[in-house]
Amino acid sequence: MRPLDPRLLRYAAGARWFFAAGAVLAALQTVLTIAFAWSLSQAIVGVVEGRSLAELRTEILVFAGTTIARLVVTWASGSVSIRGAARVKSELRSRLYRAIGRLGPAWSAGRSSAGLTVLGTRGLDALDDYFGKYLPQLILTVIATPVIVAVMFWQDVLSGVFVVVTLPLIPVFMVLIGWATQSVQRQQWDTLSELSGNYLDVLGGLSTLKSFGRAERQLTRIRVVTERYRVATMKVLRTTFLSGFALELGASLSVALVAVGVGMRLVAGDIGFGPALFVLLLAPEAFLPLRNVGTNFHAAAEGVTASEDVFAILDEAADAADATATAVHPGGGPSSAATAPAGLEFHDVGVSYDGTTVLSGVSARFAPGRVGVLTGPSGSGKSSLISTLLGTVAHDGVLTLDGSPLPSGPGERPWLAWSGQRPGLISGTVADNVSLGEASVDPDRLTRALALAQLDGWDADRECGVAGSLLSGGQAQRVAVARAFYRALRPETRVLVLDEPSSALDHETERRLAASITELAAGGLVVIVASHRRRLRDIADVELALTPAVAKR
Ligand SMILES: Nc1ncnc2c1ncn2[C@@H]1O[C@H](COP(=O)(O)OP(=O)(O)OP(=O)(O)O)[C@@H](O)[C@H]1O
Repeated sequence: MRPLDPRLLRYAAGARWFFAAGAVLAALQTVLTIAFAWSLSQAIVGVVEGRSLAELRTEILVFAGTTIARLVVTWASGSVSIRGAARVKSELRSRLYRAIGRLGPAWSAGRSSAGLTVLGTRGLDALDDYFGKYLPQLILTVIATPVIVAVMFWQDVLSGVFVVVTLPLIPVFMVLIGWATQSVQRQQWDTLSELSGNYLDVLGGLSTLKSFGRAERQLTRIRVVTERYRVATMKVLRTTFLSGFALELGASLSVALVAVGVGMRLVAGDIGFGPALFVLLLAPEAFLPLRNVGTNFHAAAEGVTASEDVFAILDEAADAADATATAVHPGGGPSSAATAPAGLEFHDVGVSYDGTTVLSGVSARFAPGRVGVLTGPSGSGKSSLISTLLGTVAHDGVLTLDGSPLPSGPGERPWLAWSGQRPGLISGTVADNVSLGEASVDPDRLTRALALAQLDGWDADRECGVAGSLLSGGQAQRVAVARAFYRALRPETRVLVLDEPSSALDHETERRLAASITELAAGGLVVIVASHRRRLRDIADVELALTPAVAKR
């Protein structure tokens, strides 16, 4: 773990504010520490020399003032840390979620959703200790330690030399401890991610496991990973305690060496009582911030490990955005926008998954106001062709809308409305599901979309349950289709794509849905429906038949 990852400053503006405020407070703290040690040593020397309280008024006032000011600065520093952590966490969290959105469903399909959830929640929460305990001490080390050591040199060169010689022992200990910690901390974090992934899998498949009488077996799997997590956590704790002990011992011995040296020279009369006491009071303060950096290193490590994973995702999203920006050439493409016929065109489109080609050389045009139907046996690539429109798969060839090339990566597609083979419902009402992604519900559009999806008369406040668990298969499918219709009814939508919209419907409902699709197309939309069903093929103005691996018009 690096003491400070520069990406933190790049990705979280809150961190810059935190460092600026932390540096001011650390400078104040340094001045107050020196003033405190000076006033205390002068007051004690004065008492020993038999001066009256009235004569020592300045020293006592400075001592009282610095004590109160140190309390205030400590409070302010705590407050800055908490606010800094909250700001940075919130910034990183929103950047993380935006990056996941930008990377798109194809990217997240290859990741454990539980792992991503733990990263965005508990992982980033662990940054509290990084900001609350570790970074303030790191800033203080950079600012206070050199100043205090310089003051010690000025007061007593030999004590200064002692500190300069022994101080590097602490960073050496820390580097050694850092090496030992890095792998155990990573192991603990990886096991936690695996545990959450396993747990989610088991919960998701619990009803299936129960019906096959296999639920109990999963207990063993969870137990094994939990045990691995316990062992990894105990390893981290052992390293934490041992390294804390080593650092305390190193720092205490170093201060003791300074004290013994000063004491012997005081007895021999080589140093005055005043400077000796001042140097003795300052010595622990020179070591303290560095020692605290070491002991808080472990508390901070989990947050830092998690933030490294967050930065990796943010970097990946930035690279993907660059790639998309270079891949899109507005106005270029196979046919220029001025001369191109209106509509959606696929030019020599191909899709491969891990080197296996599932589509190649697909060229077709879908005109506005017409219904295009994609047909072909299961696995022939209908959904894959639709995914090229959604930007969720990499593809060869070019897609154009009214002659302008469409972006191929993830990103916003205001011109597109889509419903997939799986309803993908969220926990909430019918209105929440249908208007998903929009800040407010347009009641007229909602009523029209529900009617077109054969849900007329439905209460928009009806609860759908988790993943549509309170609805029948056909009802959930119609809510998902209503979502696409709701979006298709916006003026900016140009293309409506429905992947198997009627697979769970009875014949009569399917017939009425087919009429709705024709009605929407008549409004000027490009409509593409992937379906095996005869009733939907019957409404096709154009049919694109795909065959496995090789596609043809
Ligand atoms: N993410 C993926 N990774 C690897 N292979 C995939 C992926 N998605 C689809 N495939 C493969 O691509 C081929 C085409 O799948 P696709 O889902 O596009 O077919 P389809 O025509 O829509 O099928 P269906 O009618 O059953 O929905 C299949 O052989 C499938 O196994």
